[in-house]
Order: sequence, then C-alpha cells, then structure tokens
Amino acid sequence: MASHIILPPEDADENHHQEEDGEEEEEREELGHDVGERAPPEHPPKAALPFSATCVRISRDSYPNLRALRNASSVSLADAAYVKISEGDFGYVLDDVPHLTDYVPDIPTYPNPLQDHPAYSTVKQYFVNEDDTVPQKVVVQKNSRRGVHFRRAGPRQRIYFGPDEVKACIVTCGGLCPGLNTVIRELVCGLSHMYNVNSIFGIQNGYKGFYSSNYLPLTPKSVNDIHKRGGTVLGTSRGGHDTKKIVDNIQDRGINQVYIIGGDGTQKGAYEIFKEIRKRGLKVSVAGVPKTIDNDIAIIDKSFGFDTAVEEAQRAIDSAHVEACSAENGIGLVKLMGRYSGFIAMYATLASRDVDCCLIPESPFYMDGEGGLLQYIERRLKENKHMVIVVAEGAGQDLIAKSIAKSDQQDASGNKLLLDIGLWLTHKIKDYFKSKKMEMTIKYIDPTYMIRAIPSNASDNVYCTLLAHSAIHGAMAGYSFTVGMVNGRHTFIPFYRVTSTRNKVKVTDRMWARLLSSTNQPSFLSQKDIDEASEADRHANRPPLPMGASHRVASSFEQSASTSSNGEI
Ligand SMILES: Nc1ncnc2c1ncn2[C@@H]1O[C@H](COP(=O)(O)OP(=O)(O)O)[C@@H](O)[C@H]1O
Ligand SMILES: O=P(O)(O)OC[C@H]1O[C@](O)(COP(=O)(O)O)[C@@H](O)[C@@H]1O
Ligand SMILES: [Mg+2]
Repeated sequence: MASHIILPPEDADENHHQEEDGEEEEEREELGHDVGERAPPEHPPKAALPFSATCVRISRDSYPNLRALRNASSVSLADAAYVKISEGDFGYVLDDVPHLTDYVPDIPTYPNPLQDHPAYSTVKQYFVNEDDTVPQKVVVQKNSRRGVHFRRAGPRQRIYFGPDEVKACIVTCGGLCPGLNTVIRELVCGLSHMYNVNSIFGIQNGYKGFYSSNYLPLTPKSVNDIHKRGGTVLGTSRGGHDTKKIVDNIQDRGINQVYIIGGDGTQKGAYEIFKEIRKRGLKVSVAGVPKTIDNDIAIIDKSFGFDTAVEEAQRAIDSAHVEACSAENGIGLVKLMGRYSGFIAMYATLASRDVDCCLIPESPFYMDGEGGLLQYIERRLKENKHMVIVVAEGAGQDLIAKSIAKSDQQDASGNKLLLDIGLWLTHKIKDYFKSKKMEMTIKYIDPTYMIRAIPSNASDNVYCTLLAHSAIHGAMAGYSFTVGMVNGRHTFIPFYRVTSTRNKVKVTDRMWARLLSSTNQPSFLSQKDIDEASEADRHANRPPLPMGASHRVASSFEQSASTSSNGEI
C-alpha cells in the first residue's frame, strides 16, 4: 500500500489540521484506489491528492520530531513543510510536487480542451495517466529498490483552470542563454493554441519587473518571430527579488499562472514566490523553466541552450587552433563560460578533438613543477609545435587569488564575481617561456558573451518547445514545479530538489576520463585529491532527506543519488 507524507507549513492555516478526524480517514481509503481508472470528481474533496496514495499528514504535534529529523539532513524546517513524499512497493518513492488542492479547498475542474482540438484529438492516449512517474535512476540491478521517481509531465484529462479564468505571466531572470525567446514564444503560443488562453503578460527585466514596470501584453502574433533572435525580448536582470512585493503584485493584478524562466538563483526565487502564494492561499500555479548555459542545474538531463553553446564554442576553438598552428610554438587559449561547472568546456573539448588541455573548476590544477601545467605546455610545444587550451571561467580561481589581492565582490544576485583566468594564464605562460628563453606566441580568445547571445539551434528550439508545453500542462493541471527532462522524459520536479544542489562535472566519472584520454593532459590530481573528490561528489549529490520519511525512503534517496541522471554513459 502506498503511503504519502505531506508536512504542513509552519504557518499552516486551520485547513491543514482537519485531516486527523474520522472523515479524513475515509477520504484516505478512497484515495487508495487507482484514480487512473476513473475520472477524478468534479469537485475534489478538500486537500485531495491527485494520485493514488494513502495520505499520512504529519501534524504540528510532530514538530519536535521534525526538528530532530531536520538536524539529520540539509533541509530547513521551513522547506521540510513543502516536501511531498509518497511510498509504494519495492522501495518505490515519489518525490512529488505541490498541487493547488493541497491548500485551496473545493476547486472545480474542467475537461481539457485538447480533447476537442483538431490537431491533438487524433493522438491515441494523448493524456498522461495521473499515476505516471519517471525514475531518477534507470540503471538498476535485479534486486534494486525501485527508488526515487518524479511525476511525469504532460497534459491531464482534467484541468484546474477554465481558459477564460487564466491570467498568465512570463518572466526571464539571470544571465542570457540561447533559447530564452523560444521558450517565451512557445509559452504564449501553447497557452493560446492549446488552452485558448488569451490573457498573457510579459514581466520586464527580471524579478524587479513584477513591481517596477508595466506588464507587457503578449499574443501569438507579437511573439511570432522572436525565436530567431538571441537574448530575451522581455529583458532580464540579477537581484531585485522581493518576495512580498512580487506576490502583492501577482495578487493585485489577478495573475494565476506564473512562468519563471531562469537558472538556479531564479528557481530559488520561484520557490520563495510559491511559498508566499501558498501561505496566502492563492489559487496560483508557479511553473519554473530551468535556464542556464552552464548546465549546472541538478536532476535534469541538460538545460536548454547548452547544445547551442557547445556548438558555438567550436568556432572559437577552431580559430584558436588556426592561430596556434600558424605560429612557431603557437598557443591558442579559449575561455568558455562555467562559473562552478565545466560542462561547456568539457563537451566543447570532447567535440573538437583539437584541444590539448581543458581546465575546469571541478578539477584543481597547479602551474609549477613536476606534473604542473607549465611543464605540460612546454612538453606539448616541443612535441607538436602548437597547442590549444580551453579553460572554463571558474577554473583556477584559487590560484589567481593567491597571486592577486583577493576580491570578494558579488553581483546583484549574490554570485561571486570571477577574476579573468584567461588573462592570468596568458601572463603566466608568457612569463614562463620568457624565463626559459623559448620563442612562443599566445592568442587569448574570450567568446563568452558572443556564445551566450546567439539564438538557439534547431535541436534546442525543439527542446525549448517541449519544455514550454510541459510547463503549461503542469500549470493548467494545478501543479507548482520546475519542469525538466529526466532520463529523456519530461517531469515535474519539486523546487527544493533543483535548488538544493548544483550539477557538476564528476572528475571521478568516465566522461572526464574520456576527456583526459582525448587530450592526453595530466589529471593534476593525486590519489588523495581523487578520494576527496569522490567523497565530495557523494555529499554534493545526496539529495536532502525528506523529513519524516522512513528509513526505506531515505535509503531510496541515497541510492538514487549514487547515479547521476546527467553525464555518465
Ligand atoms: N536564494 C534566492 N532567493 C530568492 N531569489 C533569488 C535567490 N537567489 C537568486 N535569486 C534571484 O534570482 C534571479 C536570478 O538569479 P541569478 O543568480 O542572477 O541567475 P540564475 O537564475 O541564472 O542563476 C535574481 O533576480 C536574484 O535576485
Ligand atoms: O556577466 P553576467 O551577466 O553576470 O554573466 C556572467 C555569468 O553568466 C553565466 O553565463 C550564467 O550564469 P547564470 O546561469 O547563473 O545566469 C555564467 O557562466 C557567467 O559567469
Ligand atoms: Mg546561476
């Protein structure tokens, strides 16, 4: 029998305490049936769960236990209140997303208009089963537990908003990324064409636009060609997240679907907005679409725009290679984006095959002495007369900090401002060969903003379209979530899961080994470093244990963490 744990928010209102009486007990029995086999009721019972599970609500009285449990994991007590875990047979765990019915009573439902849509109505089994979920870990052994699952994205048979009732808004936050305009376009066209929604607004210049600018009306016509342009037609910014002001504006303007496109910082902001909305009991869905050129968002297979960025990086690497080959002892140095994660650098290097050394933040390196970078460069030039180095912007920051007065400056969102590793390496390499009286030429190419500003390529365009559609289906069905592809399937992921860790290159995985073997560069790592990296990977990727969850749940989470969804093949 499945069991379901929902933990009440600290400031939960009276509605959240009613489930301990006998009447609720009956509801739980009923919910234990497979709802996939019959249509959900027009007016679902108060706090009904839109999937088959036995609901176990933890009351305020259990808070002392929750506090103890919180101490054993990294989830704050406030966040624990929003964790929805349901257990099934053979170690099955659903890490579920919040639904409007968790806190808004008596919401009417409507048939999904897609069933009468000339294009979509022909699709056999167009609607996903309410109970469909996607495993986080797909490589299993005979006796493996079923492990952690996420709710499958896709259109539902019944929706929680009437088309005339929807007032949607879209915002883009953080740095640019190829594909932002495609997501905006497809959100507008999808809402309009699939669900007949015609009240859609753009929030200008990121989060602060919620309370400081006019909302821009968006129509399929006004966004028709924007996917061919780089950047975001809505504008974006860092900083300016004031939860109360944002939700006041959402409430005052009667917005009931909020689509938030942005990276890890943005998704944290989306989570804060959702919590405030829930606290106020508003019938508003919050849908996050993860954006980051760095591909550093946890859980998802990859972020949109990443493929485009890797492809565009090839042009810079090719130029570096041409420059290097055309000079005596020529070095081409290319800096690529990647503040904390070196995915673009790693994939661009693997794709190019012209790169002799790739430096990323996850793999510390050293300059001098036996096995150091300078010695490797010298050897490579003697062997080959030229070389290409790719460096991720976040690499070697510790080395620069040692030689330049440390600066701890941050951007408006609180992200650390990086020192220019490319420029620093250029000087160091020049000085080294000068001291050795060896002729050489180094050309430093920084294509970072050029890569970020281009429109998305064809495959990213399709990916953006599907993400936008999944976000729309989820919001119409009453969920609040970050949408993401997990093992090739679109899913709704709880905000707390995508914001609690960061996706990083694992230097102990086969992908990094492939890179080392393709470039022939030294790994710069001692056995001690490797052991420490494995340990750090294990900790970084261990999801926060759901509070109040049983040992069985906890162990399923641990198991899922042992294999990342992205990267390892
Ligand atoms: N912990 C947080 N809580 C609320 N808002 C946040 C948080 N971190 C970042 N933000 C907001 O999210 C937006 C984008 O964040 P930023 O880190 O600049 O980019 P990205 O979302 O691409 O990582 C900014 O407006 C910032 O104020
Ligand atoms: O100059 P900006 O706009 O702050 O952007 C620089 C940063 O933006 C990024 O491209 C992506 O960052 P976000 O995804 O967090 O917005 C980083 O790689 C880079 O460090
Ligand atoms: Mg970020």
